[in-house]
Amino acid sequence: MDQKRDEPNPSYRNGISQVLLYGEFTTKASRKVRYAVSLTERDLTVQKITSAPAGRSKVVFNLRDCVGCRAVKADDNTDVGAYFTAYFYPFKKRWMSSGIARQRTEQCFRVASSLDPHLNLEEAQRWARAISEGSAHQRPQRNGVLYSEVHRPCKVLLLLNPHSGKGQALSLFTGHVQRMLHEAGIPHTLVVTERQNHARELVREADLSKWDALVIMSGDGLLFEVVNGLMEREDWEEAIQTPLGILPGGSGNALAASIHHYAGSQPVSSEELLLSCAFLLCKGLVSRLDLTSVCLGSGPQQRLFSFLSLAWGFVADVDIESEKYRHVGAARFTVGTLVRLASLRVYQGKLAYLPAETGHRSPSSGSSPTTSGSLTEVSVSSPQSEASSSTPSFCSSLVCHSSQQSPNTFHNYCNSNNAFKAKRGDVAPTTGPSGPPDSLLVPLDQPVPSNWTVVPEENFVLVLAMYQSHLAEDLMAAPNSTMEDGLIHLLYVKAGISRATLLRLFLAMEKGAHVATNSPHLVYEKVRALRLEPYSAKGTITVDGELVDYGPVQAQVHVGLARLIAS
Ligand SMILES: Nc1ncnc2c1ncn2[C@@H]1O[C@H](COP(=O)(O)OP(=O)(O)OP(=O)(O)O)[C@@H](O)[C@H]1O
Repeated sequence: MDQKRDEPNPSYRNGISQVLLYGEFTTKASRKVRYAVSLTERDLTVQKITSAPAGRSKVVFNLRDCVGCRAVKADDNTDVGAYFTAYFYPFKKRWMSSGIARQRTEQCFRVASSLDPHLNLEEAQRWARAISEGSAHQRPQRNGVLYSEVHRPCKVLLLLNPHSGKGQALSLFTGHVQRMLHEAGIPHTLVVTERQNHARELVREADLSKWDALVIMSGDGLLFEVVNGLMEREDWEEAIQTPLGILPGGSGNALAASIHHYAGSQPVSSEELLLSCAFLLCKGLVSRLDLTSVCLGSGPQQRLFSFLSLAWGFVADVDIESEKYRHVGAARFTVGTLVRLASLRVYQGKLAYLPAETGHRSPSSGSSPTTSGSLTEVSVSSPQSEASSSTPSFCSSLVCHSSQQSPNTFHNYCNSNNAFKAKRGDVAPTTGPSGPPDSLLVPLDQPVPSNWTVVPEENFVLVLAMYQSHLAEDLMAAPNSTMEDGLIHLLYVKAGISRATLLRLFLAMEKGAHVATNSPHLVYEKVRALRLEPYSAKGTITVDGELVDYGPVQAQVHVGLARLIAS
């Protein structure tokens, strides 16, 4: 069941947290110094026991920052003691630079109150269980967001693209993520993708009942494959509810940067962003995620599902052209932007959209509130019945901490033929109609409905539709966007803008301040659906950063259709 947050916590009396466990322990490093350790629903407090008042410093660890706690018996058979270790990832000031980021710290205590090693291990396990359960209840959450939780113990299928970003995803995984998953007691199976569309085929055929979450470690392109693979299944309605997770291993990492931003955290990049997303993954809170269906006019049944963006013009060109600067990582977009600025182009076409204030939210998610205003849905013949509003909800939490399992790595997990043989970035068409009907769209060969706005300009520098906040780690194109706002944040820049002003817009976008620059060339609209008809025969359109067939395109947002592990 989805749970609303902010329920009263019975363990607080008059705002004071009750002590659940208290003990005095030594550490692994020294058996001479003793610590008083107390656990409440909210914190683990550690205080050195000493006669000198100056030495009695108290350190409080918030269980919200804890991913788990493990108990073990001593390695040394002559030691009757047992140990419990709690793993925290609090925000700390960076060394040698400003700002804060999550940093790992562990607290390990030796339990030796008995001469019987079994009793000591039992006591250590009691502490480990209590700390783990406490940390599972203390999660970073945002007001007004509907959550459910990943099944515990959860089985994660982790798909990793070894070529994403600078080609270091596997070493980033083993260096930063694997240990945290072990600390959180999350067993996982790692599949290293072998080629484009490997992940798409795999999730299209997989027995999803074996997995509680599908996590990708790559850029946004691999998640795009997974989303579309799920939507191509006959049981798409159930399949797309599998909680998805993202660990940034690419160069853009837009969705990862967005979920980090939604968590209210200060901007970070690279390994710090990875640590932040891995932390959110371990916490296992599942939110709804809007998907936008994108219909391409270039052929029948060309329908894709997108979680991030649709771009035409400057942004799409930079995305594809900057592929050759991949070796510089996230900086490839900066280099690409400067190169394209030098040869700034005008793109001609027709743009139309359904403004959000006139359209009600599409019915994909039955429990989502509708916005004010009214709109008669455009009825179109649909190959599939309306998406059910009684989609099964996730089970509520069963907090349990599983033991470590080493990940099984399957390089040949799916050996099906590469049906698409697409070059990097080309998106294979869907195999057939699936997904909810696009009730706001009419066929591309018909004029847009009368309640749509047709943009009078036909000369553009860029058109960018965003459904998450970030376009890249350091580009906050739609700062007001949330995971399930049922909105497409449409930005377009009209021709006539100078290079210097366009550069200023992109620099301001780093902090999401581009709209506030009030440039007369930049237009920002919240919409529910849009249509774009380029006049040129050749060009670049990207969906979630992936190249799609060029030509007329239209799109409609479906509220909360997917599930994402975030905060
Ligand atoms: N093993 C593989 N070999 C080649 N291509 C792959 C493989 N696995 C996935 N792909 C494809 O590589 C493309 C790029 O993947 P992805 O977007 O995840 O990484 P990226 O481009 O480095 O990241 P970003 O989009 O953040 O720049 C996608 O089209 C994906 O389908």
